[in-house]
Amino acid sequence: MDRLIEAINNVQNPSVVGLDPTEALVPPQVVDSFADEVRDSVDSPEELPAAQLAVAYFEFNRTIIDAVADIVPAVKPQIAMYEALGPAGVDVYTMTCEYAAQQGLYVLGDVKRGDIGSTAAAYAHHLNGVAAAVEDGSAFDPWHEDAVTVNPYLGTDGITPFVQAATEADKDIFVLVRTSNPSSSELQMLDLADGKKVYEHVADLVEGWGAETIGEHGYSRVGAVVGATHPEEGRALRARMPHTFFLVPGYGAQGGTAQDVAGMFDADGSGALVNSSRGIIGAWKKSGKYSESMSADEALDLVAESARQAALDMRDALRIAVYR
Ligand SMILES: O=c1ccn([C@@H]2O[C@H](COP(=O)(O)O)[C@@H](O)[C@H]2O)c(=O)[nH]1
Repeated sequence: MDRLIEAINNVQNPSVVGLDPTEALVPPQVVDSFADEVRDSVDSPEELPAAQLAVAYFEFNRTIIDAVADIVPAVKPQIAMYEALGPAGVDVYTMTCEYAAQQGLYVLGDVKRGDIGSTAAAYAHHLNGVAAAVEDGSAFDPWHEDAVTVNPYLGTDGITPFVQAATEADKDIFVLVRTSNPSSSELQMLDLADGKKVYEHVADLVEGWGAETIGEHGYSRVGAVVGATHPEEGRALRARMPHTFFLVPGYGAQGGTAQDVAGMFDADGSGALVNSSRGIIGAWKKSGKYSESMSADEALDLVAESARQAALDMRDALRIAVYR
């Protein structure tokens, strides 16, 4: 986590922009502008809509990355949005990660993997790449992620391969502990026989999984996902997990505020990274400046201007609440 913490410190901004494009979040004239270019590149007409959306997503993402790269430390592409388009979408996911990394951003792949040990080891190649037959022995890294999210439901053998791969590649993982969604309590708030809640037990496991990997800033490679929509539990988890860095989704579109997440930071104003996806990439829709008559370039300019303003507003709100 040292690289992430230093990136946050450099811009004095503990927030991450979620790159979760959907058809509804990309201005239609941007999608339309790729029709001719894509028509010539597909093998069959059925591939056209997904291929066209995929190139539009990349242009949209690049616009947002360029607009925020100097004010945020990280981006979090959500792989589901890209997988929805098939192989063309997955290509755009990796291209987005690579482009963001080239701009100096920490790239957190929200892939939420988890499986039995042998399969987890295959998923963990998101982090340590594919062994390449090159003389220096370095791995080919097709994903360009600095960290991935992981589901802990399968227990220790589903997590260990990710910790090993992260250690090997100097990368990180974030394990789901207390998720932001409305139904999360159905499982996570259940009482265990020893008096703990399920999510508290997972929290204790996460501290243990990271114990051998604590960096210079006192946090391990094994982070936790803690929803902004659970301020009380987030505050308690901060005390319970002193060596675990938090990824905090749920800000903005899901209702979480800067005040809600303040207790998830440590006494030095570190220890957490707050995500907003729709609140930033969809800010152009709420700007009141959009018109269907805009050209694709004008619409992308509005996307950039609105995303930057939303990211600045989030940064400033977090600075007031956290760095007091
Ligand atoms: O508990 C969780 C875990 C992950 N997420 C992901 O974060 C973003 C949130 O998007 P918004 O548009 O800012 O609501 C999305 O990719 C989720 O899959 C989460 O929300 N909660």
